[in-house]
Amino acid sequence: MIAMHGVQKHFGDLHVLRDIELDVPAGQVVIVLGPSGSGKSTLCRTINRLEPVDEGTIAVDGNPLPSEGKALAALRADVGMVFQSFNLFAHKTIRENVMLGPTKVRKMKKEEAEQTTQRLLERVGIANQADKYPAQLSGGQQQRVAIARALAMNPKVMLFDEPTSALDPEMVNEVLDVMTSLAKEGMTMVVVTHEMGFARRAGDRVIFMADGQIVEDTDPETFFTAPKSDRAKDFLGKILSH
Ligand SMILES: Nc1ncnc2c1ncn2[C@@H]1O[C@H](COP(=O)(O)OP(=O)(O)OP(=O)(O)O)[C@@H](O)[C@H]1O
Repeated sequence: MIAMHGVQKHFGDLHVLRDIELDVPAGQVVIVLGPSGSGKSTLCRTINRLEPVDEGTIAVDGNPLPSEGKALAALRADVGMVFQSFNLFAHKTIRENVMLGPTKVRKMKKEEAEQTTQRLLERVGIANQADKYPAQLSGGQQQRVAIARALAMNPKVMLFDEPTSALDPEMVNEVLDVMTSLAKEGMTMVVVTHEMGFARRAGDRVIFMADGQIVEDTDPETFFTAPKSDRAKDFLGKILSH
């Protein structure tokens, strides 16, 4: 579903992605771990061309990444993304935020768009807040709306970049529960997270990055119980002692 080959990316002198090779089959949940600055966000952002790459190829569902125009818009619709900050439109209601994809991008008729929106709001447990504005919702609720809005584009892949990092601890699980159910339903997901319990429970695969490279690529159980590299051991030692 996602195929990255020989991907290189620099920010000035900083070599932020080094020769990335990553094939993600449909339905797989890939957890991306690594120390701060190792390139996790950049990796995620290159998958839907929020960041252009210097070298290499990236394809989603067999389609090579276009660089601009309508083809890029179509590909972005295939790849939903949820960020640490919720990025909802403040002056639109929750329902209007979610309905943008069905009406503007998928060009559905009003009734069908409304039904799709309602179904997604119910799916993330937020239908009873549909006529409120984002600022009237808690962070956890807003992030669930952001997930519904991304799903409203009917994506083939969902990218999550630290989706719970900005949330109060008591709201983290309500967002992780939605992500867990998506994973169980077979969505292809790439998730940058510091939530190790979720990584272990919901991940099919762990990619550990350091200095822009994929240093380990294994299943969660192996990664958490028997990491191979010193970098991964050091990372786990620090994160699990918190
Ligand atoms: N737009 C940019 N311009 C210049 N440097 C950047 C830019 N975006 C990221 N970087 C740098 O690239 C490196 C990798 O950043 P990235 O955000 O991908 O790391 P990360 O592993 O996601 O880190 P964190 O866990 O702290 O979010 C960092 O050194 C960062 O400062």
